[in-house]
Amino acid sequence: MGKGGAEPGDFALTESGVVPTKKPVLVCVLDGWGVNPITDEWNAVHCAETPTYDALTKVEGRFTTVAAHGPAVGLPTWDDMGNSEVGHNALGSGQLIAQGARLVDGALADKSIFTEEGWNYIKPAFASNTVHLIALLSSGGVHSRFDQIEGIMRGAAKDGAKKIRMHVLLDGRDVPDGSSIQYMTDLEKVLSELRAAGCDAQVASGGGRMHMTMDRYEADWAMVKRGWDAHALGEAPHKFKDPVEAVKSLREIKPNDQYLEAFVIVDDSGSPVGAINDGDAVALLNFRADRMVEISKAFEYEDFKEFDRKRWPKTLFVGIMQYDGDLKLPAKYLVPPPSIVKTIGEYMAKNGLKTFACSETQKFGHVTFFWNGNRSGYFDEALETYLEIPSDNVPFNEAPLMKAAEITAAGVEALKSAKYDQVRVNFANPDMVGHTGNMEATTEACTFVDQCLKKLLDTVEELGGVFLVTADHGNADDMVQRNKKDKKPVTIDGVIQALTSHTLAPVPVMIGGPGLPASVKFNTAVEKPGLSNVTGTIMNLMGYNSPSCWEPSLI
Ligand SMILES: O=C(O)[C@H](O)COP(=O)(O)O
Ligand SMILES: [Mn+2]
Ligand SMILES: [Mn+2]
Repeated sequence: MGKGGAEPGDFALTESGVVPTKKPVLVCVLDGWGVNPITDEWNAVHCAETPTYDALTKVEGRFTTVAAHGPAVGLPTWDDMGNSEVGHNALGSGQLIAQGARLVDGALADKSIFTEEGWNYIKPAFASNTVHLIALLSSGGVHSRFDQIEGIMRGAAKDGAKKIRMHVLLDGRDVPDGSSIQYMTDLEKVLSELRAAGCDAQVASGGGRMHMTMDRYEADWAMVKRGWDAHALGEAPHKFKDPVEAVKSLREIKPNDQYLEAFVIVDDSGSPVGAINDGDAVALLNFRADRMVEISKAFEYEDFKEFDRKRWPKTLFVGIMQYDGDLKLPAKYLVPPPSIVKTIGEYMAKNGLKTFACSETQKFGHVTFFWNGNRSGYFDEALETYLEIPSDNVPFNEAPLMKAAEITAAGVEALKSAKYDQVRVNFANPDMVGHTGNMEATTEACTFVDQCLKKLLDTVEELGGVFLVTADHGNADDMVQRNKKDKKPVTIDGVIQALTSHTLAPVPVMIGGPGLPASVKFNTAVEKPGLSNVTGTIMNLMGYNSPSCWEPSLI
């Protein structure tokens, strides 16, 4: 890989003379829409009615697929599925960037994590205060990884931490539902080893990742409050003495890891074992940014109005990464985040080109924050219009159309306004509904997104514009867990096991529109294309040569 963030410097763009400038360019991301080689009754993209998409895939020389997982998006191995953060970072930057998962792996391998500034900052709490570690308990590799969490727990104990408290979010979204029991059992095993070695290490609080703590883009601050109450205050509706017992019992109330209710672990006298106090160290161990920003603000900001914290302990607070480069949040971190510079958003702003970006809350930051290299601000507010359509806070299998109609209407209006050089939208449905594991609802989601796509493409047609349609990773394209050998669905007691996670499938890239000269086709010579090859393609569609610091364009 080797390529980090590009050298900052000259942002000059030159016109290519092949595709005209100054015409509307639509960039549409179908979130979680993979091109899966398995096209059976569990592929919701395949089962949906998608006449618009189908027609695009048949246009000679203007349909291709690119890799959206593993090293193609800066992740450690080809077994790592892609995700929205790394996918949109790649789409927005055109570069192969070693991502959080990889950077933490490196810092653990050479042990530099235990000698750098962030670790030294929390170390004073080790001897006589408590070290609190908050993490998604998962090996999904999207937000966190169990082996990294374990490495940091062991590193703290080795460095003299007397008391460690784990505050864990149960997954069932990036890993199979029901796996929370095994993860908690595995965690308990490590903790009991640490206890045997003299460190008072215990689970203190927990609950489902979609129930508490891990909200994103301010969709539902009440989620973060539930996390705060359990992790920081030691207050939760459920109290247990044993964490494995906690997960088992809570699954009886709601058999869905993602939505398990909040619990705290209490001692024999009924007091929580891990409320957070002044002088304690607190480290967030999720490397991915979007779902860590809000809880970071709750710990870090003295002036905080989103909910009543009741008590704000003065802690030594760090993230495993810095999550927001504009806000510099958190101020202290264990591993330096990837440096993502020279994004297409910055190029456009420096050249006076105007952007309209829109999605609903759940994906709003994907086409802004992630797209711009994990920056919550603007490059030039006068040139960038960002529109967020509020998402409903409902289980998306019950409302699979989500806000796709509203996003479409906003996209159509932006295109027709003739104010923008690029109109960028993200449809959340295939991904968000795909994560529920509900095949029927996900199929409906894909069918509806196809209808929305048609409206956008009709507008591009009417205006003589150009379009590029792609996706950030797979999800809806496989809704069932499969046996490795024969790829048949996994069944337990005769019940087919749903797949709630992303897939390893490549994603489509489709270009067209009346503004695109007939000669423009995909260049089949580009080797092993991935999502970062799409950025230069977009720049070409806008009429400019692609900057040399980006991966080659696909055309
Ligand atoms: O955070 C989530 O919802 C999932 O872990 C990953 O989904 P996303 O990468 O599509 O947001
Ligand atoms: Mn996504
Ligand atoms: Mn997803």
